[in-house]
Amino acid sequence: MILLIDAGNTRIKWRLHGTPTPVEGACEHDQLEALDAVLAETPGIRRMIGANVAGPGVGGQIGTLAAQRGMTPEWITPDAERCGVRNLYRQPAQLGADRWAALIGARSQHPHACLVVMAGTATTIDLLDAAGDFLGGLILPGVALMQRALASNTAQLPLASGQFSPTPRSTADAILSGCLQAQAGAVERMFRQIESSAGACCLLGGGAADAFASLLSLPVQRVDNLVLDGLARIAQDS
Ligand SMILES: Nc1ncnc2c1ncn2[C@@H]1O[C@H](COP(=O)(O)OP(=O)(O)OP(=O)(O)O)[C@@H](O)[C@H]1O
Ligand SMILES: CC(C)(CO)[C@@H](O)C(=O)NCCC(=O)O
Ligand SMILES: [K+]
Repeated sequence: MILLIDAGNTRIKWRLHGTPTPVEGACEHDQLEALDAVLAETPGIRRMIGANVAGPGVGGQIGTLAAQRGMTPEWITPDAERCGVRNLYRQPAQLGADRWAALIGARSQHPHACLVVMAGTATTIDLLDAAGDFLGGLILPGVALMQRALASNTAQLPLASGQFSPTPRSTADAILSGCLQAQAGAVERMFRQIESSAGACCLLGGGAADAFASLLSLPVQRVDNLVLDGLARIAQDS
């Protein structure tokens, strides 16, 4: 059994890989006892493989929990090529480990061109061509971060919960609709670069995905957690 870990900027997600029924969970950075409980209750874990973009503090805390059970987490680092994906970032190691794992997860379930979108704390929109080349991608503030940026840098814009509208007629609706349209617009614009490729589709995941999925006019496949899928694929080969 392998414990796969996606340590993001807001939450840590995990999945036990190799169990008859999948076990998944998530916690905030300051609630790592939930992950510790998984380690305590699952004696059959022989490896821990993770993607950490939350910094060395979080990585170190998970390492400490692992060490108490005699384990060391293996944190993946993006390389130039792995599991059929070629990383065309100018400095391959600069790419976020979560993006790299998600691209590998995407490639292993969709052998055509695809746009890999993860809508979390940040939103990333990554281009994968039919040959498995990661051509490049975008980093945007996530939906919640966009809303917070407006609230904290203006006098008249509150942090309020609006509704999406194509023609917003209140401040709260205008803010939320603006943030969702920005995300959807960026996705649609990036998709144009691969839309003529056979079988091209957008794989969309992350906590904010459902907030703008319905705005997208392109072939979309909702995915649960491509980062964890990719980590499972990486574990097979290493
Ligand atoms: N019910 C909801 N409606 C709309 N958006 C939501 C909802 N719940 C979460 N979100 C959005 O999801 C984002 C968090 O997504 P997710 O849970 O995938 O990421 P995360 O795990 O917090 O991110 P990271 O992987 O970067 O730590 C928030 O920034 C917020 O925009
Ligand atoms: C963009 C995020 C924050 C998304 O989680 C993460 O992948 C990250 O910190 N990336 C490093 C920078 C980069 O991917 O170019
Ligand atoms: K940062």
